[in-house]
Amino acid sequence: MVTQRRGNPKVNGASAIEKKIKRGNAQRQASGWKWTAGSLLWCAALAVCVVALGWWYFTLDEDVTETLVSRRELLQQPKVFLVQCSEDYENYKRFPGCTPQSCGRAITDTVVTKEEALTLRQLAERGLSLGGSDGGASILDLHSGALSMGKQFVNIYKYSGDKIKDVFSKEDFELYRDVRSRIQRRIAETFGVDSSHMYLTKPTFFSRINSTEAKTAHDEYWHPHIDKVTYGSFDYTSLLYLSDYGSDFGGGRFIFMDASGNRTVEPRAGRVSFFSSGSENLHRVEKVTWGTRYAITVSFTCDPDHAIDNPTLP
Ligand SMILES: O=C(O)CCC(=O)C(=O)O
Ligand SMILES: [Fe+2]
Repeated sequence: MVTQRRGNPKVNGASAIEKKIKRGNAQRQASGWKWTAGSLLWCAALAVCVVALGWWYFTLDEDVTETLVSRRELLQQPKVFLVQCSEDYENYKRFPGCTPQSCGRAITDTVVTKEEALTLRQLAERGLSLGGSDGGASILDLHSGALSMGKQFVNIYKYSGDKIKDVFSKEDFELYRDVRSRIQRRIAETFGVDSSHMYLTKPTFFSRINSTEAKTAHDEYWHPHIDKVTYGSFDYTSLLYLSDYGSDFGGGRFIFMDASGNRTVEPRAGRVSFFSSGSENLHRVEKVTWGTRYAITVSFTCDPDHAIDNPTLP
């Protein structure tokens, strides 16, 4: 009697069905791996998209609509943007050949070299190291000698006495004067005025800004303002940057706040940005988020009564 075997019939030691099952399992496993590799790729792509979207959203600055000049760009030619003059100048005595008839803003990288800017930065570092505000913004005014100290100002020339000669040299002051007259000539050329009818006016100062929390109103450099309203005598404002946005500091971009949107200048050592000082050039500085930003504000007036001399070593 042939006994009916239970289980799978074996062919040469392994049943055909077992072989099929094994083959099926192997195929399923292989396609499982394929599926897993495919989905991993999709997941990775999705993750990259989510991260990129997050980064874009995180860096999206609603305030900035246009970058007039970025830090990476080295301008071979000045960039000039003319805007209509405001009526601010009507409230002041007019000085033919100087009072702005043509208004706007311009940025140039060819008036001051990077080396000169770095020499001026060292001068600022030495001077400011003698004092410094408790908050994030310190100034040094070579004309009046005003130096931020804690929550107020001291006169660096009185405060340091004879030691001032170890801090500043005759050459430092010569460089400052030379740079100031080059900037003055470039402003005159750009706005079609007579350089000899423009005068240096106060305040003209070095600034050092970091991300330390403000302690007094003097530290609050970020408020929107109009130089002619804030300082009165200003007709043309120039800013010479002594450090680089993005590598020396973060934040701290200069923003023209136009009715049609904000326009930004990214500081770069040696870059000069200048503009007519009326309300056609409402502006502010972004808060510095890290690092240290050095700049010089060099201001000009058309009114000889508000003229100041070049600074000299006492
Ligand atoms: O440092 C800057 O970029 C601007 C400073 C400024 O607005 C000013 O000194 O009036
Ligand atoms: Fe200003």
